Amino acid sequence: MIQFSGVSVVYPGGTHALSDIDLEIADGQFVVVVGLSGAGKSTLVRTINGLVPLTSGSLEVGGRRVDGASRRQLRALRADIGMIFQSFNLVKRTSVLNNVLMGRLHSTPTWRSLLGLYKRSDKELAFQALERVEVVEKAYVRASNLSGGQQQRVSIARALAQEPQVMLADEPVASLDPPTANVVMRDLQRINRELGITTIVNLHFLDLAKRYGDRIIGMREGRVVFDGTGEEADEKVFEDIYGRSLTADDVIGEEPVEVDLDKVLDAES
Ligand SMILES: Nc1ncnc2c1ncn2[C@@H]1O[C@H](COP(=O)(O)OP(=O)(O)OP(=O)(O)O)[C@@H](O)[C@H]1O
Repeated sequence: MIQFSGVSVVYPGGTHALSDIDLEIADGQFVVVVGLSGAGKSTLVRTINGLVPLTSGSLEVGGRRVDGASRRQLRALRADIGMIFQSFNLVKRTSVLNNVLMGRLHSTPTWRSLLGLYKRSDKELAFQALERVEVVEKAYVRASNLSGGQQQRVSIARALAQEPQVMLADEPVASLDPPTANVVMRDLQRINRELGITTIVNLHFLDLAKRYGDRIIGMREGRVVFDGTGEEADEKVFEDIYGRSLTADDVIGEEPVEVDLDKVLDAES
């Protein structure tokens, strides 16, 4: 379980990014966080792995306290939390496999990783992760030669190779076209269902949030202003969260068609 109790974050310079957040996220939940730019979504997600320190309040992840954790404790916590970014954050000039193996770095001595001497069991884990997101045939391709959708799937595989308990995704589909965005969201949903990894995703697009989130958390000016199911989150709720009428920019506008994965990924590359 992830538990926020009275969490506030004030950045140097005085911006109140989070104000007195109380939240409980049960193990295995798929949570989507929505809100206008600047509402505090990224800050909320980044407190969970200690990337952003709390100004006040307390935060526990799987019974471990994040605030006040030592560097060593934070390293151990981060080993159990996978993270996916909008810009994929792959090392472009090396192979897909090497990128995924980086998910094993936390349990690999530096000298071994520098020499590329990963254990056989780590390589097996990396291949399993690539299989799970259906890009295993790209294992020896340079990451720079993949399409955006494929790169995001590799970054999901890298996170999976960590064998995480929690998966954080900060705007994971913001750089992808609508069909590919659906493919990636569906991957995240499938992984959440199959492996029971607690998943927290920041999303800009409200239709995607409704389609994939078991639970939607709406943020406005650093506070939680909605917490409910996708069904409960209707247009009126979203207008409350956004404080304005919805526009075409707020939806990705693509119905969840039965996508032929290979075609989409090929067309993109
Ligand atoms: N490192 C930082 N230093 C100072 N202020 C910051 C920092 N990071 C974020 N902020 C500010 O904190 C507030 C919340 O930002 P945050 O990135 O969490 O919002 P967001 O909802 O994720 O928005 P976006 O989708 O644009 O990233 C904003 O006003 C932002 O400008």
